[in-house]
Amino acid sequence: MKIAIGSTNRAKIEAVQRAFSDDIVVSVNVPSGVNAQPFSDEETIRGAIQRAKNALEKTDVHIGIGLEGGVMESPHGLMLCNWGALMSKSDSSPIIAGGARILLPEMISERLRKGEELGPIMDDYCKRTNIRHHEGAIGIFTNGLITRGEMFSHVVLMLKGQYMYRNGMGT
Ligand SMILES: O=P(O)(O)OP(=O)(O)OP(=O)(O)OC[C@H]1O[C@@H](n2cnc3c(O)ncnc32)[C@H](O)[C@@H]1O
Ligand SMILES: [Mg+2]
Repeated sequence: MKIAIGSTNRAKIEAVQRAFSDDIVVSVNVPSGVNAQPFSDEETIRGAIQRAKNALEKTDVHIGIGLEGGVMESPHGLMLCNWGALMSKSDSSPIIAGGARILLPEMISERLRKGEELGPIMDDYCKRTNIRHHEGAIGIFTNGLITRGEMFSHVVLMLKGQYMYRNGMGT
């Protein structure tokens, strides 16, 4: 099978390659149709679905996958949230799956609420570059135990498994 991931982010591409190791994975830069920094589950899901649809339309593949990172307000503070969507040629409705979530430290959340994006905030906070392509915020704040790639791998496996179940495929 041929699969397109609607992002050029390294952590996202590797997550799809890991889950679809027997298939051909291509990456394509597509718009998410939502804010660069989604601020709710709903906006993050919409971004993931748009990326999956756009990836499927833009390339000659069987499956388009969108992975989107966002944040959401909760009674406990601002949380990281992550969503994935899968669109296939044979189905009109997307499959979705959510990723692990953790609370962000208040000093990070304050900057997000003022309108900064998490990617640059994390680089500034850690005095490094491109953290979002590597372990991500989740990797930093879990002391490296769960990286952004691992978190997205889990999401992609939940997408793949639901796709297999829906299409009556064996394991
Ligand atoms: O190239 P794309 O696919 O857009 O990859 P991205 O790293 O920008 O990822 P998202 O658009 O899905 O994430 C939305 C914003 O949140 C940031 N972000 C999300 N999760 C992150 C993480 O774990 N570590 C660092 N930044 C993160 C990201 O940099 C964006 O500013
Ligand atoms: Mg982005």
